[in-house]
Amino acid sequence: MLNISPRLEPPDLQLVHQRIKDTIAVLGNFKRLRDPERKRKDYLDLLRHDLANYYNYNDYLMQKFTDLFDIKELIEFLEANEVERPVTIRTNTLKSRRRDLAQALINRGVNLDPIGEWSKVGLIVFDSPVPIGATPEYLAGHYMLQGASSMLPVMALAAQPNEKVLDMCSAPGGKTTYIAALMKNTGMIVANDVNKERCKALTANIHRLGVVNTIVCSENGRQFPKIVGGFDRVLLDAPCSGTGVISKDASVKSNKVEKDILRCSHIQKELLLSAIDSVDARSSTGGYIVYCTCSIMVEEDEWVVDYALKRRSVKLVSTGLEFGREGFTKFKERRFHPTLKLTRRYYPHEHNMDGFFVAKFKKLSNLIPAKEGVYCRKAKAIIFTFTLY
Ligand SMILES: C[S@@+](CC[C@H](N)C(=O)[O-])C[C@H]1O[C@@H](n2cnc3c(N)ncnc32)[C@H](O)[C@@H]1O
Repeated sequence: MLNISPRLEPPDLQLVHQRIKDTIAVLGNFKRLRDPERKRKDYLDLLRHDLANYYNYNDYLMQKFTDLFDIKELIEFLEANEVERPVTIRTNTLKSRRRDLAQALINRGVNLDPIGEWSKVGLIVFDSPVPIGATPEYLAGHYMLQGASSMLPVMALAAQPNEKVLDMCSAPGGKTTYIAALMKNTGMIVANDVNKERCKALTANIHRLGVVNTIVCSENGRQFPKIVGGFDRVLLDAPCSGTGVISKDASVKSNKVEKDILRCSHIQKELLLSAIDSVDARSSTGGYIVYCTCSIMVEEDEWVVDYALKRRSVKLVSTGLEFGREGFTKFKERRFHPTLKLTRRYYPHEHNMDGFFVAKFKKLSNLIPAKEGVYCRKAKAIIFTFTLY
């Protein structure tokens, strides 16, 4: 039986709630319970409309989620979006060890546990008598407040000590500071974000966490290869519609429409080509690009990755992540490259973390294919001319 939480609701919503349950019951036993005058599509349309009403989504978004999930999973997803995700923190291994940090917080009365087998640095906070963003350990940079899903792309990037890494859309720096910790503060990270205001928070986090291998700059990521290139690895945590983080920002439910998703998709495609062009395919240790979003829309995920596969000399490789659902290789009328199954999708109702998408590319050549099989030019790159902060 599907579990739809009852809400404190005006009478018409009570009615909608009851009708949702009735419609689901009919769809579950269509032959016996249907009104002979009505088709399956009529019931599905009514259900979609009622769900949009009940959970406050616009019709466009509810249709998109209906395309992604069957009814049972759709309700689970909508319900998960009504509940906050657990508070999680990442130990900053530049300053502390998880065991020591956990003990220090336990001494302050914080109730916590390791986040899961998959992470050596994450902790999940069940409750705390002190504000977790203002403890002496926090202020001393021993940890970062960081959503579980936002640790995954950094693990997939797997930057090595002494490499040259670009974090193209980096503010406020949750991922940059994790990359720095994995690189043990060696090599060089260029942490870029087009938004200068957000760069202030990025710089503050870099200082608080004791990161010393990072240069902050504020450029449009689309122009990046013209400014500097030759990176061993690039992380592109792209701006997106936020359909994976509705529990944090409920405004997404009503204000994202088709043009917003397509606008995001367009920018993401441009940024991804730019991220690929910033990497040196001949890097002896790397040559990798990780693309991620906190959106679960196919247009912002598989579609963008498939676009890049057709336009650059790259292939998808395993993210190395232990869990997550395979990306789509086909979706409605769209067909994607079969290797899209190497990408990973994360959902709030399945993984109890923000909705997320992660793809990892290996760059095969610095030449840019003009058309299929014809290579034309190298990505222009080179001189450091950007503004430092
Ligand atoms: C998902 S957030 C990044 C979060 C960050 N990676 C972290 O883990 O803390 C996306 C960022 O992309 C930035 N952005 C948007 N368009 C950009 C562009 N054209 N070039 C560079 N950054 C851009 C936004 O300012 C925003 O900070």
